[in-house]
Amino acid sequence: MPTVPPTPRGDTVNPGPPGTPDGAPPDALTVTELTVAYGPVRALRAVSLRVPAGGAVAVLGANGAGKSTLLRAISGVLPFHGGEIRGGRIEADGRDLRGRRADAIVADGIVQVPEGRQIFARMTVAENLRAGALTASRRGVAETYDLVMRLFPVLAERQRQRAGLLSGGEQQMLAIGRALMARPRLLLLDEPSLGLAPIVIDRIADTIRDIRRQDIAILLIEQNAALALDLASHAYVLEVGRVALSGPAAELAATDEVRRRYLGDNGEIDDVRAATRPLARWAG
Ligand SMILES: Nc1ncnc2c1ncn2[C@@H]1O[C@H](COP(=O)(O)OP(=O)(O)OP(=O)(O)O)[C@@H](O)[C@H]1O
Repeated sequence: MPTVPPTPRGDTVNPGPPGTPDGAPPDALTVTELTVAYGPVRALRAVSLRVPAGGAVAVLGANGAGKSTLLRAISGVLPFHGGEIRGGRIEADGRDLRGRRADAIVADGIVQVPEGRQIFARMTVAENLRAGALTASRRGVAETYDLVMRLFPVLAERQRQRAGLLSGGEQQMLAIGRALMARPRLLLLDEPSLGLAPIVIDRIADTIRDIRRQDIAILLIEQNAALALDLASHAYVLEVGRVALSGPAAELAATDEVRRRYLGDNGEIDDVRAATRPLARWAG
C-alpha cells in the first residue's frame, strides 16, 4: 500500500511532490462551490469542502440533505453543473475531475464504498477483493491483498466462501476491503454503519481507524452523527443542499445545534453523555 511520503516543509532545494506552495502534499480532495441538480431539483448549492492528505472528514445531514449526491458527483457517476472538484493521486497534483469517467477517477485514487455494500454475492470473498484491484496497476496487488487480510482477519478466514453468505458486518468489511484493493488515496464511505448492530459498528469503526493509519484519507457520509464525529477530525453539516456548519469535529459536537439536531440532545443529560463520550477521547 503506497503511503504519502513525509514532505520536508520549507525545503526550497527539494520541495518534494507537487502540491501546496510550502511543499506539503496536495489535499486528497478539494470541492469548490459545487452545484448539482436533478432536472429542476437543486440537490447541492455551492458546496465547498476539503479533505487534507491522510485526513478524515465527515459529512452529516438529515435524509435528503444531499450527502449521497455529493459522493456521486465526486466519484464521477453524476455530472455536476457548477463549481470544481479536484483531487486524486499525489502525482496528479490535485487533478480537475470534471468530465472524468468513474473508472478513471478510481484509477486516480478516489474510491467509493457504496451504501448498501453492493458486493458480488455469488463470487467468493477472494474474487470480490481481486475485482477491486482491476483498475490498479498489477504491481503491489499481492501486498495490498495481504494488507486487507491483516486489516480484516474475518475475511482472511473466509476467502473461499461465497460473499452472499457473509453477515451484514462482514459484507461491509468486504466492501471496504474491495475498495482498498484499488489502493486509494481517498476512500469515500457512504453510510458504513447503516443497518448494523452496535457491536458490529464498533468493529467497523476500529477498521476505519486502522485505515487512517495507512495514510489513506477518508470522506465519511453518516447519519450516525456520534460515530462520524468520533471518527473524523473535521466535519461539515449539510442542510437542504448547503453547508450549514463546518469545523473541527470535537467543536461541532459541542455546539447546541449539532447536539440537539444530530446527537439527540433533548435535555436528557445522561443520553447526551452517552452519545458524546467517544468525542471526549478524541478531543483530548
Ligand atoms: N435520482 C434523483 N432524481 C431526482 N431527485 C433526486 C434524485 N436523487 C436524489 N434526489 C433529491 O436530491 C436531494 C438530495 O438527495 P440525496 O440522496 O443526495 O440526500 P441524502 O442526504 O443522501 O439523503 P439520504 O440519506 O436519504 O440518501 C433530495 O431532495 C432528493 O429527493
